[in-house]
Amino acid sequence: MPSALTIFLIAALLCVAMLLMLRYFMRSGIAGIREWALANLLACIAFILYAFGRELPPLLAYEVANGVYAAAAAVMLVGFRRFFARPPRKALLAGAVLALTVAAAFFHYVHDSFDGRSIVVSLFQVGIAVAIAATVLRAIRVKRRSRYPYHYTFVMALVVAGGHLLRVAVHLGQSGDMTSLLQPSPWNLFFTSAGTMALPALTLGAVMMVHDVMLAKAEHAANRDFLTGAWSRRAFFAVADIELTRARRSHRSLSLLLFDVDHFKSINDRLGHAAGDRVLEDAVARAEAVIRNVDYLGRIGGEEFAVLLPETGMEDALAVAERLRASLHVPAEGVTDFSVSIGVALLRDGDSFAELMQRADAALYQAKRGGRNRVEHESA
Ligand SMILES: Nc1nc2c(ncn2[C@@H]2O[C@H](COP(=O)(O)OP(=O)(O)OP(=O)(O)O)[C@@H](O)[C@H]2O)c(=O)[nH]1
Repeated sequence: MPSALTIFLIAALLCVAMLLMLRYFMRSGIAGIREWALANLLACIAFILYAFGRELPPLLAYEVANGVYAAAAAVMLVGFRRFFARPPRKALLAGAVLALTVAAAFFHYVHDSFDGRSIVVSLFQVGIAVAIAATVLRAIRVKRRSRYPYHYTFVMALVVAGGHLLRVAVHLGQSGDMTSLLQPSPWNLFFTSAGTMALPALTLGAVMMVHDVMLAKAEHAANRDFLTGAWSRRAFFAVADIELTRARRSHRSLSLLLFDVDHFKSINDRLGHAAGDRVLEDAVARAEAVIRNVDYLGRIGGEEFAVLLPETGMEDALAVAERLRASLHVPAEGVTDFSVSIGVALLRDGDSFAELMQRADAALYQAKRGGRNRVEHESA
Protein backbone atom coordinates (compact mmCIF):
# COMPACT_ATOMS: atom_id res chain seq x y z
CA MET A 1 0.00 0.00 0.00
CA PRO A 2 1.42 3.46 -0.84
CA SER A 3 2.18 5.73 2.07
CA ALA A 4 0.37 9.05 2.55
CA LEU A 5 3.71 10.74 1.81
CA THR A 6 3.88 9.03 -1.62
CA ILE A 7 0.28 10.02 -2.35
CA PHE A 8 0.98 13.68 -1.50
CA LEU A 9 4.08 13.70 -3.70
CA ILE A 10 2.22 12.12 -6.65
CA ALA A 11 -0.58 14.68 -6.21
CA ALA A 12 1.99 17.51 -6.16
CA LEU A 13 3.42 16.23 -9.45
CA LEU A 14 -0.08 15.97 -10.92
CA CYS A 15 -0.67 19.62 -10.01
CA VAL A 16 2.57 20.52 -11.80
CA ALA A 17 1.32 18.66 -14.89
CA MET A 18 -2.01 20.56 -14.68
CA LEU A 19 -0.10 23.81 -14.32
CA LEU A 20 1.94 23.11 -17.45
CA MET A 21 -1.22 22.22 -19.40
CA LEU A 22 -3.01 25.39 -18.25
CA ARG A 23 0.03 27.44 -19.28
CA TYR A 24 -0.63 26.30 -22.86
CA PHE A 25 -4.27 27.45 -22.71
CA MET A 26 -3.37 30.81 -21.16
CA ARG A 27 -2.67 32.36 -24.56
CA SER A 28 -6.36 31.91 -25.43
CA GLY A 29 -6.97 34.88 -23.07
CA ILE A 30 -10.05 33.12 -21.61
CA ALA A 31 -10.88 34.40 -18.11
CA GLY A 32 -10.24 32.04 -15.21
CA ILE A 33 -7.20 30.16 -16.54
CA ARG A 34 -4.67 32.21 -14.56
CA GLU A 35 -6.57 31.51 -11.35
CA TRP A 36 -6.78 27.77 -12.07
CA ALA A 37 -3.03 27.72 -12.71
CA LEU A 38 -2.36 29.60 -9.46
CA ALA A 39 -4.67 27.19 -7.61
CA ASN A 40 -2.63 24.22 -8.86
CA LEU A 41 0.62 25.93 -7.85
CA LEU A 42 -0.74 26.56 -4.35
CA ALA A 43 -2.06 23.00 -4.08
CA CYS A 44 1.33 21.66 -5.15
CA ILE A 45 3.02 23.68 -2.36
CA ALA A 46 0.42 22.55 0.19
CA PHE A 47 0.86 18.86 -0.77
CA ILE A 48 4.64 19.13 -0.37
CA LEU A 49 4.17 20.74 3.05
CA TYR A 50 1.72 17.98 4.06
CA ALA A 51 4.11 15.30 2.71
CA PHE A 52 7.01 16.49 4.83
CA GLY A 53 4.87 17.39 7.83
CA ARG A 54 7.00 15.31 10.20
CA GLU A 55 10.27 16.97 9.15
CA LEU A 56 8.99 20.57 8.93
CA PRO A 57 8.29 22.98 11.81
CA PRO A 58 4.66 22.54 12.95
CA LEU A 59 3.73 26.07 11.88
CA LEU A 60 4.56 25.15 8.26
CA ALA A 61 3.09 21.67 8.43
CA TYR A 62 -0.22 22.74 10.02
CA GLU A 63 -1.21 26.38 9.70
CA VAL A 64 0.68 27.26 6.51
CA ALA A 65 -0.16 23.96 4.78
CA ASN A 66 -3.88 24.19 5.64
CA GLY A 67 -4.00 27.90 4.79
CA VAL A 68 -2.30 27.38 1.42
CA TYR A 69 -4.55 24.42 0.56
CA ALA A 70 -7.64 26.45 1.47
CA ALA A 71 -6.32 29.32 -0.65
CA ALA A 72 -5.85 26.87 -3.57
CA ALA A 73 -9.52 25.84 -3.37
CA ALA A 74 -10.69 29.45 -3.03
CA VAL A 75 -8.61 30.56 -6.03
CA MET A 76 -10.06 27.64 -7.99
CA LEU A 77 -13.54 28.99 -7.24
CA VAL A 78 -12.46 32.50 -8.29
CA GLY A 79 -11.33 30.95 -11.61
CA PHE A 80 -14.77 29.40 -12.19
CA ARG A 81 -16.52 32.65 -11.30
CA ARG A 82 -14.30 34.66 -13.62
CA PHE A 83 -14.80 32.10 -16.40
CA PHE A 84 -18.56 32.62 -16.16
CA ALA A 85 -18.16 36.42 -15.85
CA ARG A 86 -19.45 36.47 -12.27
CA PRO A 87 -18.01 38.77 -9.58
CA PRO A 88 -14.99 36.91 -8.10
CA ARG A 89 -15.75 37.87 -4.46
CA LYS A 90 -12.05 37.85 -3.63
CA ALA A 91 -12.37 39.74 -0.32
CA LEU A 92 -15.01 37.33 1.01
CA LEU A 93 -12.94 34.31 0.03
CA ALA A 94 -9.73 35.80 1.46
CA GLY A 95 -11.61 36.32 4.73
CA ALA A 96 -12.82 32.71 4.65
CA VAL A 97 -9.27 31.41 4.07
CA LEU A 98 -8.01 33.51 6.98
CA ALA A 99 -10.80 32.25 9.23
CA LEU A 100 -9.98 28.65 8.27
CA THR A 101 -6.29 29.22 9.08
CA VAL A 102 -7.17 30.71 12.47
CA ALA A 103 -9.52 27.77 13.19
CA ALA A 104 -6.77 25.31 12.24
CA ALA A 105 -4.37 27.16 14.55
CA PHE A 106 -6.96 26.97 17.35
CA PHE A 107 -7.12 23.17 16.96
CA HIS A 108 -3.33 23.11 17.11
CA TYR A 109 -2.25 25.53 19.82
CA VAL A 110 -5.33 25.96 22.00
CA HIS A 111 -6.98 22.58 21.69
CA ASP A 112 -4.65 20.20 19.85
CA SER A 113 -6.98 17.97 17.83
CA PHE A 114 -6.38 16.31 14.46
CA ASP A 115 -10.14 15.63 14.26
CA GLY A 116 -10.86 19.32 14.85
CA ARG A 117 -8.39 20.43 12.15
CA SER A 118 -9.66 17.84 9.69
CA ILE A 119 -13.29 18.80 10.27
CA VAL A 120 -12.76 22.55 9.75
CA VAL A 121 -10.60 21.93 6.66
CA SER A 122 -13.22 19.58 5.19
CA LEU A 123 -16.14 21.89 5.97
CA PHE A 124 -14.28 24.69 4.20
CA GLN A 125 -13.75 22.42 1.17
CA VAL A 126 -17.47 21.48 1.19
CA GLY A 127 -18.37 25.18 1.02
CA ILE A 128 -16.00 25.83 -1.87
CA ALA A 129 -17.08 22.72 -3.81
CA VAL A 130 -20.78 23.58 -3.40
CA ALA A 131 -20.06 27.14 -4.57
CA ILE A 132 -18.27 25.77 -7.66
CA ALA A 133 -21.21 23.42 -8.36
CA ALA A 134 -23.67 26.32 -8.01
CA THR A 135 -21.60 28.53 -10.33
CA VAL A 136 -21.46 25.83 -13.01
CA LEU A 137 -25.16 24.93 -12.56
CA ARG A 138 -26.24 28.42 -13.64
CA ALA A 139 -24.22 27.96 -16.83
CA ILE A 140 -25.61 24.47 -17.60
CA ARG A 141 -29.00 26.00 -18.41
CA VAL A 142 -27.48 28.08 -21.23
CA LYS A 143 -27.89 26.40 -24.63
CA ARG A 144 -24.51 25.03 -25.69
CA ARG A 145 -23.05 22.76 -28.29
CA SER A 146 -21.71 20.34 -25.70
CA ARG A 147 -22.92 20.16 -22.13
CA TYR A 148 -20.50 17.43 -21.07
CA PRO A 149 -17.73 19.70 -19.64
CA TYR A 150 -20.31 21.54 -17.53
CA HIS A 151 -22.08 18.39 -16.33
CA TYR A 152 -18.74 16.76 -15.56
CA THR A 153 -17.53 19.73 -13.49
CA PHE A 154 -20.86 20.07 -11.69
CA VAL A 155 -20.95 16.38 -10.73
CA MET A 156 -17.26 16.37 -9.82
CA ALA A 157 -17.74 19.37 -7.49
CA LEU A 158 -20.63 17.55 -5.79
CA VAL A 159 -18.52 14.38 -5.44
CA VAL A 160 -15.77 16.46 -3.81
CA ALA A 161 -18.30 18.04 -1.44
CA GLY A 162 -19.75 14.58 -0.64
CA GLY A 163 -16.29 13.14 0.00
CA HIS A 164 -15.45 15.90 2.47
CA LEU A 165 -18.78 15.48 4.25
CA LEU A 166 -18.01 11.78 4.62
CA ARG A 167 -14.63 12.72 6.08
CA VAL A 168 -16.34 15.00 8.59
CA ALA A 169 -18.71 12.16 9.55
CA VAL A 170 -15.85 9.68 9.97
CA HIS A 171 -13.90 12.09 12.15
CA LEU A 172 -16.97 12.76 14.30
CA GLY A 173 -17.63 9.02 14.63
CA GLN A 174 -14.05 7.87 15.27
CA SER A 175 -12.95 10.62 17.58
CA GLY A 176 -9.31 10.16 18.56
CA ASP A 177 -8.58 7.13 16.32
CA MET A 178 -6.82 9.14 13.64
CA THR A 179 -3.99 11.38 14.77
CA SER A 180 -2.14 12.54 11.66
CA LEU A 181 -2.54 13.01 7.90
CA LEU A 182 0.46 10.75 7.39
CA GLN A 183 -0.98 7.87 9.41
CA PRO A 184 -1.26 4.72 7.24
CA SER A 185 -4.84 3.84 8.31
CA PRO A 186 -7.29 2.76 5.53
CA TRP A 187 -9.61 5.74 6.09
CA ASN A 188 -6.70 8.15 6.09
CA LEU A 189 -5.23 6.69 2.89
CA PHE A 190 -8.65 6.77 1.25
CA PHE A 191 -9.28 10.41 2.13
CA THR A 192 -5.73 11.42 1.24
CA SER A 193 -5.80 9.80 -2.19
CA ALA A 194 -9.37 10.90 -3.02
CA GLY A 195 -8.90 14.40 -1.54
CA THR A 196 -5.67 15.13 -3.36
CA MET A 197 -7.35 14.21 -6.68
CA ALA A 198 -10.11 16.81 -6.17
CA LEU A 199 -8.26 19.82 -7.51
CA PRO A 200 -6.75 18.05 -10.56
CA ALA A 201 -10.18 16.54 -11.33
CA LEU A 202 -11.84 19.97 -11.21
CA THR A 203 -8.99 21.35 -13.31
CA LEU A 204 -9.82 18.76 -15.99
CA GLY A 205 -13.39 20.05 -16.02
CA ALA A 206 -12.09 23.61 -16.32
CA VAL A 207 -9.86 22.66 -19.24
CA MET A 208 -12.77 20.95 -21.03
CA MET A 209 -14.83 24.12 -20.57
CA VAL A 210 -11.98 26.22 -21.98
CA HIS A 211 -11.79 23.87 -24.95
CA ASP A 212 -15.54 24.20 -25.46
CA VAL A 213 -15.28 28.01 -25.51
CA MET A 214 -12.38 27.84 -27.96
CA LEU A 215 -14.41 25.57 -30.26
CA ALA A 216 -17.41 27.90 -30.04
CA LYS A 217 -15.22 30.89 -30.92
CA ALA A 218 -13.70 29.04 -33.88
CA GLU A 219 -17.16 27.99 -35.06
CA HIS A 220 -18.39 31.56 -34.73
CA ALA A 221 -15.42 32.90 -36.68
CA ALA A 222 -16.00 30.32 -39.43
CA ASN A 223 -19.77 30.77 -39.73
CA ARG A 224 -20.40 34.41 -38.95
CA ASP A 225 -19.80 37.56 -40.91
CA PHE A 226 -16.97 39.42 -39.17
CA LEU A 227 -18.58 42.89 -39.36
CA THR A 228 -22.22 42.26 -38.55
CA GLY A 229 -22.31 38.87 -36.82
CA ALA A 230 -24.96 37.61 -39.30
CA TRP A 231 -24.43 34.12 -40.77
CA SER A 232 -21.73 34.21 -43.44
CA ARG A 233 -22.82 33.54 -47.03
CA ARG A 234 -21.30 30.03 -46.97
CA ALA A 235 -22.89 29.09 -43.62
CA PHE A 236 -26.24 30.61 -44.63
CA PHE A 237 -26.38 28.47 -47.78
CA ALA A 238 -25.48 25.41 -45.70
CA VAL A 239 -28.30 25.98 -43.16
CA ALA A 240 -30.67 26.89 -46.01
CA ASP A 241 -30.04 23.48 -47.58
CA ILE A 242 -30.87 21.75 -44.32
CA GLU A 243 -34.04 23.83 -43.84
CA LEU A 244 -35.12 23.18 -47.44
CA THR A 245 -34.85 19.41 -46.93
CA ARG A 246 -36.70 19.67 -43.62
CA ALA A 247 -39.50 21.76 -45.16
CA ARG A 248 -39.93 19.26 -48.01
CA ARG A 249 -39.99 16.28 -45.69
CA SER A 250 -42.50 17.85 -43.30
CA HIS A 251 -44.57 19.55 -46.05
CA ARG A 252 -44.21 22.84 -44.23
CA SER A 253 -43.83 26.27 -45.85
CA LEU A 254 -40.49 28.03 -46.10
CA SER A 255 -40.08 31.67 -47.07
CA LEU A 256 -37.12 33.78 -47.98
CA LEU A 257 -36.64 37.54 -47.68
CA LEU A 258 -33.84 39.30 -49.49
CA PHE A 259 -33.17 42.83 -48.35
CA ASP A 260 -30.73 45.43 -49.52
CA VAL A 261 -29.82 48.85 -48.11
CA ASP A 262 -31.02 51.60 -50.45
CA HIS A 263 -28.45 53.93 -52.00
CA PHE A 264 -25.77 52.42 -49.85
CA LYS A 265 -23.02 53.55 -52.19
CA SER A 266 -24.05 57.15 -51.67
CA ILE A 267 -23.95 56.67 -47.82
CA ASN A 268 -20.37 55.44 -48.20
CA ASP A 269 -19.49 58.25 -50.57
CA ARG A 270 -21.04 61.01 -48.46
CA LEU A 271 -20.18 59.87 -44.94
CA GLY A 272 -17.31 57.45 -45.38
CA HIS A 273 -16.88 53.71 -45.20
CA ALA A 274 -17.02 53.62 -41.36
CA ALA A 275 -20.49 55.22 -41.37
CA GLY A 276 -21.53 52.65 -44.01
CA ASP A 277 -20.24 49.86 -41.78
CA ARG A 278 -22.32 51.19 -38.87
CA VAL A 279 -25.43 51.07 -41.08
CA LEU A 280 -24.75 47.40 -41.87
CA GLU A 281 -24.17 46.55 -38.18
CA ASP A 282 -27.30 48.44 -37.18
CA ALA A 283 -29.39 46.81 -39.92
CA VAL A 284 -28.43 43.35 -38.64
CA ALA A 285 -28.91 44.23 -34.97
CA ARG A 286 -32.38 45.62 -35.59
CA ALA A 287 -33.35 42.85 -38.01
CA GLU A 288 -32.38 40.25 -35.36
CA ALA A 289 -34.85 41.94 -33.01
CA VAL A 290 -37.66 41.61 -35.56
CA ILE A 291 -37.19 37.97 -36.56
CA ARG A 292 -37.75 34.87 -34.41
CA ASN A 293 -34.79 32.94 -33.04
CA VAL A 294 -35.60 30.02 -35.34
CA ASP A 295 -35.08 32.28 -38.39
CA TYR A 296 -31.69 32.71 -40.05
CA LEU A 297 -30.23 36.05 -41.05
CA GLY A 298 -27.27 35.87 -43.44
CA ARG A 299 -25.10 38.45 -45.14
CA ILE A 300 -25.21 37.43 -48.79
CA GLY A 301 -23.11 40.21 -50.26
CA GLY A 302 -21.87 43.74 -49.47
CA GLU A 303 -25.13 45.38 -48.36
CA GLU A 304 -27.46 42.52 -49.20
CA PHE A 305 -28.95 40.23 -46.58
CA ALA A 306 -31.23 37.20 -46.59
CA VAL A 307 -33.66 35.98 -43.95
CA LEU A 308 -34.87 32.39 -44.06
CA LEU A 309 -38.19 31.88 -42.33
CA PRO A 310 -38.97 28.20 -41.61
CA GLU A 311 -42.64 27.18 -41.31
CA THR A 312 -43.77 30.52 -42.67
CA GLY A 313 -46.22 31.08 -45.54
CA MET A 314 -46.35 34.07 -47.88
CA GLU A 315 -48.83 36.08 -45.82
CA ASP A 316 -46.75 35.86 -42.64
CA ALA A 317 -43.50 36.40 -44.54
CA LEU A 318 -44.90 39.61 -46.04
CA ALA A 319 -45.92 40.76 -42.55
CA VAL A 320 -42.40 40.10 -41.24
CA ALA A 321 -40.90 41.90 -44.25
CA GLU A 322 -43.10 44.92 -43.69
CA ARG A 323 -42.23 44.99 -39.98
CA LEU A 324 -38.56 44.75 -40.89
CA ARG A 325 -38.76 47.54 -43.46
CA ALA A 326 -40.65 49.83 -41.07
CA SER A 327 -38.35 49.14 -38.11
CA LEU A 328 -35.15 49.78 -40.10
CA HIS A 329 -36.55 53.04 -41.45
CA VAL A 330 -36.89 54.50 -37.94
CA PRO A 331 -33.89 56.82 -37.28
CA ALA A 332 -31.42 55.41 -34.75
CA GLU A 333 -28.88 57.26 -32.64
CA GLY A 334 -25.35 57.31 -34.04
CA VAL A 335 -26.42 55.86 -37.39
CA THR A 336 -27.36 57.79 -40.48
CA ASP A 337 -30.96 57.32 -41.63
CA PHE A 338 -31.37 54.59 -44.18
CA SER A 339 -34.03 52.39 -45.71
CA VAL A 340 -34.15 48.91 -47.18
CA SER A 341 -35.97 47.30 -50.08
CA ILE A 342 -37.19 43.75 -49.60
CA GLY A 343 -38.09 40.90 -51.96
CA VAL A 344 -40.09 37.93 -50.68
CA ALA A 345 -40.41 34.43 -52.16
CA LEU A 346 -42.07 31.21 -51.02
CA LEU A 347 -40.63 27.72 -51.55
CA ARG A 348 -42.47 25.83 -54.30
CA ASP A 349 -42.60 22.10 -54.99
CA GLY A 350 -39.42 20.96 -56.70
CA ASP A 351 -37.59 24.24 -56.03
CA SER A 352 -33.86 24.28 -55.49
CA PHE A 353 -32.56 26.91 -53.11
CA ALA A 354 -30.99 28.73 -56.07
CA GLU A 355 -34.45 29.01 -57.70
CA LEU A 356 -35.98 30.34 -54.49
CA MET A 357 -33.17 32.90 -54.26
CA GLN A 358 -33.68 33.92 -57.88
CA ARG A 359 -37.36 34.66 -57.32
CA ALA A 360 -36.65 36.62 -54.11
CA ASP A 361 -33.98 38.53 -56.02
CA ALA A 362 -36.41 39.35 -58.81
CA ALA A 363 -38.90 40.63 -56.21
CA LEU A 364 -36.13 42.73 -54.63
CA TYR A 365 -35.36 44.18 -58.05
CA GLN A 366 -39.03 45.10 -58.40
CA ALA A 367 -38.93 46.84 -55.01
CA LYS A 368 -35.90 48.85 -56.12
CA ARG A 369 -37.55 49.77 -59.42
CA GLY A 370 -40.77 50.63 -57.63
CA GLY A 371 -39.03 53.43 -55.72
CA ARG A 372 -37.14 51.58 -52.87
CA ASN A 373 -38.05 51.48 -49.14
CA ARG A 374 -40.76 48.94 -49.99
CA VAL A 375 -41.62 45.25 -49.95
CA GLU A 376 -42.44 43.22 -53.09
CA HIS A 377 -43.23 39.54 -53.43
CA GLU A 378 -42.53 37.17 -56.28
CA SER A 379 -44.98 37.12 -59.15
CA ALA A 380 -47.24 34.07 -59.28
N1 LIG B 1 -19.12 50.44 -45.78
C1 LIG B 1 -19.16 49.32 -46.48
N2 LIG B 1 -19.51 49.33 -47.77
C2 LIG B 1 -19.57 48.18 -48.45
C3 LIG B 1 -19.30 46.94 -47.83
N3 LIG B 1 -19.46 45.96 -48.75
C4 LIG B 1 -19.84 46.56 -49.89
N4 LIG B 1 -19.92 47.90 -49.74
C5 LIG B 1 -20.29 48.95 -50.69
O1 LIG B 1 -21.69 48.86 -50.94
C6 LIG B 1 -21.97 49.59 -52.16
C7 LIG B 1 -23.10 48.90 -52.89
O2 LIG B 1 -23.53 49.80 -53.86
P1 LIG B 1 -24.54 49.44 -55.01
O3 LIG B 1 -24.47 47.96 -55.29
O4 LIG B 1 -24.28 50.37 -56.15
O5 LIG B 1 -25.95 49.67 -54.40
P2 LIG B 1 -26.66 50.93 -53.70
O6 LIG B 1 -25.82 52.16 -53.73
O7 LIG B 1 -27.11 50.46 -52.36
O8 LIG B 1 -27.90 51.15 -54.63
P3 LIG B 1 -29.29 50.44 -54.62
O9 LIG B 1 -29.07 49.06 -54.07
O10 LIG B 1 -29.72 50.39 -56.02
O11 LIG B 1 -30.20 51.24 -53.74
C8 LIG B 1 -20.65 49.60 -52.92
O12 LIG B 1 -20.16 50.92 -52.98
C9 LIG B 1 -19.70 48.74 -52.07
O13 LIG B 1 -18.36 49.23 -52.10
C10 LIG B 1 -18.92 46.96 -46.44
O14 LIG B 1 -18.66 45.94 -45.80
N5 LIG B 1 -18.88 48.16 -45.81
